[in-house]
Formats: sequence, structure tokens, C-alpha cells
Amino acid sequence: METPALLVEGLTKTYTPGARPAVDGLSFTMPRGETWGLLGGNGAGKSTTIAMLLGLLVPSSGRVLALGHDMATDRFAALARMNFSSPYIALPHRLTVRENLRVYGHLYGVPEMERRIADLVAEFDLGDFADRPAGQLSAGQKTRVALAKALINTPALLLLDEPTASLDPDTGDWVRSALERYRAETGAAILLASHNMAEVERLCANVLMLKGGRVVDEGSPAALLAKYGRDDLEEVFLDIARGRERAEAL
Ligand SMILES: Nc1ncnc2c1ncn2[C@@H]1O[C@H](COP(=O)(O)OP(=O)(O)OP(=O)(O)O)[C@@H](O)[C@H]1O
Repeated sequence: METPALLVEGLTKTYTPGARPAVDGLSFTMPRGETWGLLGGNGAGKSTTIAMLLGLLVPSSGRVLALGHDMATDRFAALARMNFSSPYIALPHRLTVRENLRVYGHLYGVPEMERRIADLVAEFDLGDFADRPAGQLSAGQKTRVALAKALINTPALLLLDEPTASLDPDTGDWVRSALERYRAETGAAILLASHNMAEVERLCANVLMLKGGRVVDEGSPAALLAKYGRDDLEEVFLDIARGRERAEAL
């Protein structure tokens, strides 16, 4: 059987000794071919989780198998087939968009790289500013470039931290369609941290609700709506964020 996209066991991160962990015993198994959402209020532990899944941050305890590879011992085998985008990581700003994509294409050893770049420039509508320095772009334009960069190596596992945060509604909508198409065409798994409930409802097969670094609930958007007796995920999120138990919510 194919290994899951992510197998996470007891993942914990304590930044300050003696303080409460930022991520506290997180365990889940995410299959390939699905998009999952990581939801939670500010400080819930989403970015810390993603940084550990990528091997950028060493966990205090627990383990991550990404595409079957242990991130503690066999990280590079996994990273070649993973990618990510985060609003907190800037692209080299003096390089043009196209140069940026070439740099990352080389890093990942992308075959037929110019064709791959041309496809991504078309897919994310980067043509108008492909030859401008990345540092001169608007936040929304940078986000689209970051997503193109995240797909350069056709990853089997894609981790996205707030992928559409700076996009206007129309652009956000077609970026979501592009992600959905990518998943459907390649069978990739996508884990996205988001504050956008409509986005999560539209894209995600399963949602992990984080609070204080722990999963406080999980399920498909439809199952969570039914469980909390709500019409949209925003209301479910508020119920959980404000600590209302299910019984009180009903
Ligand atoms: N480098 C750090 N050193 C110490 N504490 C940190 C560090 N980074 C994050 N934290 C703390 O860890 C907790 C989780 O933060 P994290 O950034 O993972 O949350 P988040 O869910 O991504 O939040 P947001 O929605 O605000 O981006 C917070 O209490 C935060 O203050």
C-alpha cells in the first residue's frame, strides 16, 4: 500500500523550557490525493506545525514521516518531493520572477525547466511581471509567484501557510481553482493553514482544528457543520475558539 503523505506522531514543540508547548502531542495521518486544512486562532500552533513538517524547526519530541521518509533522519529524500509557500519567507527580491523560478528549478533539478516555468507563468498569470524584480511586486503578485515557486518541482506533498491571504476575492478564487486542479491532476496531498473558512470549506476533505497546540476537533467540513449544528465553518470555528463544548453549541 502507498505510504501516507504525512504520518505525524506525538509532535511537540516547546520554545521556552518550562513554558506551555506551542504544539502539544499532535498526531494525524494524511493520505495522498487530499487537501487538508489546519485551522486555529492566532498562536494556535499552525506555523510551528508547518515548520516542523518541513524540517525547518526541530521538534522537542514526536516524529514526522513525510511521503514515507522520517524527517529526522531522511529529510532530503522527502524534501525533493515536497514544497511550500509561506507569506513569511521572501523570494530573493533583486531577481526577476523568471530568475527566481529558475533558481528554485535548479535547486530541485526540474527536468525541462523552461517548459515548466512557461506553464507556471501561464497558470498563475505572471506574464505581465515575469521580467520584473520580485521585490517590486505587490503583495498579491508576490503570493502568485510564491505559489508558482511552490509547484516548480511538481511536489507530491504541498504545505501552504495562508496561501490566499493577500489576494483579492477574484484572484483568491482562481488560485483556489488552480490548487484544486493541481491536486486532481497529480494526486498530490496539500495541507493548508488558513484563516479563510470559505476556502477551507471549498478545498478541504478534512480539517484539523488546533487550539493551544492541540487538535480539539477534526472532520470533514460537512461533518463539523453537522456536529456543531452550524451553517458555516466560521461559526464552528468561533464555537471552538471560544471553548464552547458541542453540547452547548447545539
Ligand atoms: N520563535 C518563537 N519563539 C518563542 N515562541 C514562539 C516562536 N514562534 C512562535 N512562538 C509561540 O508559539 C505559539 C504558536 O505560534 P504559531 O506561530 O505556530 O501560531 P499560528 O497558529 O501560526 O498563529 P497565527 O495565526 O497568528 O499565524 C504562540 O504562542 C507563539 O507566541
